[in-house]
Formats: sequence, C-alpha cells, structure tokens
Amino acid sequence: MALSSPEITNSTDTINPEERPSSCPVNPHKLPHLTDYLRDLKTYTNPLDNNHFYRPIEGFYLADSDIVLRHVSFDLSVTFPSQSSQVAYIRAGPRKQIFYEPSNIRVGIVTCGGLCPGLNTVIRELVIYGVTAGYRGFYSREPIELNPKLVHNWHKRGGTALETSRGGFDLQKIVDAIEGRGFNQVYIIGGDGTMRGAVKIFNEIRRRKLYVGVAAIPKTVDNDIGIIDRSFGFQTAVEMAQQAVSAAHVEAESAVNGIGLVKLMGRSTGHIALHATLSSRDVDCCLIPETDFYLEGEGGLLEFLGKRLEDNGHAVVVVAEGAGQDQIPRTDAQKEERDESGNPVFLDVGPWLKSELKKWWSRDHPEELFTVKYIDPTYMIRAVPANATDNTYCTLLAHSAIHGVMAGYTGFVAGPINGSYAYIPVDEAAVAKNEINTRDHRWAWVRSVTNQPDFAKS
Ligand SMILES: Nc1ncnc2c1ncn2[C@@H]1O[C@H](COP(=O)(O)OP(=O)(O)O)[C@@H](O)[C@H]1O
Ligand SMILES: O=P(O)(O)OC[C@H]1O[C@](O)(COP(=O)(O)O)[C@@H](O)[C@@H]1O
Ligand SMILES: [Mg+2]
Repeated sequence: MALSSPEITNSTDTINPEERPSSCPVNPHKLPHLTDYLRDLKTYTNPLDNNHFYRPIEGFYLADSDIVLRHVSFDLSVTFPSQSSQVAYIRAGPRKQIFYEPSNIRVGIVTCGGLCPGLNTVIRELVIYGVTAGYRGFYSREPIELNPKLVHNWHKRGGTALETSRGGFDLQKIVDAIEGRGFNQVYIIGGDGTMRGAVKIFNEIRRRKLYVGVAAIPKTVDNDIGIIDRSFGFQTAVEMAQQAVSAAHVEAESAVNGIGLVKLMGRSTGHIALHATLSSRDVDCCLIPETDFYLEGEGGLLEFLGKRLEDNGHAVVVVAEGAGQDQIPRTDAQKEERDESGNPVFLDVGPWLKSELKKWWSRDHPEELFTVKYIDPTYMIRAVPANATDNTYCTLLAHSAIHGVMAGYTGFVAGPINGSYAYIPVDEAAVAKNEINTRDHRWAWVRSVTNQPDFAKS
C-alpha cells in the first residue's frame, strides 16, 4: 500500500461489539484485537484518506458493525433462526482508524505446507520481509527483504518464491524470532496444519503482550478448510485435474475394454475429484475419502465396471488419494508413519487399484483383452500459476488481511463467506473442516452424472 503521513489521534471509532445497540439483529463473533491486551495504543487516520488513487466516500470505511452472515439460506417452513442466534463475522475492508504508524511497519510473511497455485500472488501484495522455508525459517534463516520491483512479476509464477516446508514448528523459537527481528505484523499463509500453528503463535504473542498483529491466509489445494467459500488455487487445480481426466477418457475409449484410472490429490476431502468429475462429465465412478467403497460382490466397484465395459466398451474412474485407505493392506509400521508435519502417510491408492483391476479381469475374463491406463498427475495440478479467477481472489485476500491487521485486528483468518470477505477468528478456522456431505444434493448430482453405485452394503 502507498502510505502517506498519518494524523495521530487517540481514539478509535470502531464499534465495540459489547456496545452494539440492544436491537442489533445478530451476534458477530468477537475478533481478537491488539487493544484487548495493549490498552493505550495510539490510532492513526488511514493514509488512504490522502492517497491520490483513493477518494474515500461515505461508506468506504467499515466498522465492527459491518458483518457477513455465515448462513444465507433458511427454510422458512421449518424454523427461522432467531436473529440473535445467527452466526456472523466482521466484514473485511479498510477502517478509518488504524493502529500502525505507516512508516513504522515491519512485516514478516511465511508460506507453509504444500504448494498451491496463487501463493506468489498473495506474497506479491504483502511485501516487506519474506520468511523462507516455512515455520522453521523464522528461526533458522535470514528473512529476505522484498520490494515492489522484486515481486512485480511473481503472480505469474507457480510455487512459492519464499519456499515452503512441512514440520519445523518450534513455538518459542518462532515467537522469539518474531520479537527479535522486530516484526509488528506477521502474515501466515498455509493450510489446516499451518492454521493450528498460527493459533499457537497468536496465543503466545498475546501472552507476551507483543505489539504484533497476526493474520492467516488459508491455502489448501484440497479445499479442506471450512467456513470460507473455497480456498485459493482450488479452481486452478481442478482445471489441471480435468486435463488428466480427459486424457484418461481418450485412452480408455481407444482401447478394447479400456479403463482410465486417474488419482487426484485430496487427503481428507475429495473436492478436486468431485469437481473434476462434475465438470468433465467423462467419469463413470468418483471415489472420495468421505465415503467407503468396496470391490467385490453385489453393488461393488468391479461388478459396476464390468457392466460399464459391457455397455460402453470403456470406463473412467477418478480416485482421490485419501479414498480406500482402509482397504489397502499395510504393515503395522506403515500404519504409524507420519510426515514431518504429523499428517498420516497414505499408501498409494492408484497403483493398488490398478493392480486389483488387472487381477479381477485376468481371473474373470482370462481370454478377453483388457487395459488399465493409469494417470497420476500428482504435483502438475498444483505447481502451476494461478488462473485469472484465483489470481484476483489472492489479491483480494491479501488486501483484506492487510486492512484487518492495520485496523488492529489480530489472530484472524481472512476469507470469503457467501461472496463477501470477512475476518474469522483463527482458532475457529483451524478446526473448521470442509468435508463433502455425501447426503446432500451435490453428491447426489455426482451419482446421477456417473450412475455409480452408492456402495451401501445392505
Ligand atoms: N498442531 C500443530 N501445531 C503446530 N504446528 C503445526 C500443527 N500441525 C501442523 N503444524 C505445522 O504447520 C506447518 C504446515 O503443516 P502441514 O500439515 O504440512 O500443511 P498445511 O498447513 O498445508 O496443512 C508445518 O510446519 C507443521 O509443522
Ligand atoms: O508431497 P507433499 O508436498 O507432502 O504434498 C502432498 C500433499 O499435499 C496436499 O496437496 C495437501 O497439502 P496441504 O495439507 O499442504 O494443503 C495433499 O493433497 C497431498 O497429500
Ligand atoms: Mg493440510
């Protein structure tokens, strides 16, 4: 942000949730604020007032009274939830009063966990000091100084220019480093694991009463963080995944009794698999972690595929990496295996399924031709630059986070809820999962597109 000299004042015009009028229709979630533990902080007039690119008009600045409802659809024939029980979050955006003197801001920004398209776009908007190599970089590396010239092209690059890693979370060392380096704002970009770490960092910063605002920006190519509409990079990943599905379809169609099998990312949720299935319409069966499937017997996958081959001569199966894990034989040691971040290490469902399909065919149809063409695009779906929609989304996320921190909010996650950007307390976002509800219309839609069995054993 281009910031001009601020005018110092000593009061804040944001509305304290406790001071809302009693007729206030909803109950917004209280967002942590620096003034919760630093009572006499100075406030400054937002320099956007004097920025020649902006002409703040009435309504430009937001306050605590601007909220976003979590749920926007209700069934009036059942019960309309009482207004005070509606969940609401504070809307993201610029505030008239800010809690940082613009010339005295030291920002640290870090990316953690797996890659996701759009990471560099977020970083590009948040220039100052880049903490490299994930959480461990706070205490084991020198941060790199970023400037607009250096980052100007970064949104066109896949990956993260700051580098990322799993593991290496040492709370005391991280907060010591934040304090020691004099950061007064920290932006943490990562997925569910990173959010759990961010909660601890925020709590420790609050315990030490540090003048440091902490904002997290949710990143997950699997789209497995709840409350927000979707995570950035997800749409880009689905587009890439669809190319793999398309190729599997071409291969399957061109073979005698051809099966195209595609494994897609999705550790605990099958959003990528589901969306690639719905958008491509080439898929005969979509297997996701949220619902079990079985191979043999009535209503099983093999019976279904046998019928498909008989009817159409080919079939396409999409399997999310977290699906079918309980069926793959594994040793006790494999059951205990964890990655550096503590996530369970999965066995590879793709090759296992491919080999089960081959065994089945040679057992039941030894005389007939059969081909399984297996495609595992792995990192190709996430190690790419963000598409136009994700790029715009990333930019808005970064700006939302900056406005929130400048306004003194801390310990929050910025994200869109029902199309409007909002601030969510980080401890809430860290536990909010986004699993596919296999009882709702979206999963029914998948099943009606594929006609796959529901694998409900009677
Ligand atoms: N419960 C936790 N407490 C503190 N740090 C955590 C926790 N879970 C994960 N982390 C840290 O967060 C970072 C990213 O976690 P990871 O699960 O690899 O990716 P993601 O954030 O994308 O889910 C790692 O450095 C990991 O050590
Ligand atoms: O090989 P890596 O880097 O651990 O990444 C693989 C994992 O990354 C994911 O995309 C999820 O990553 P995050 O938890 O970091 O969002 C999974 O789908 C996949 O299991
Ligand atoms: Mg994760």
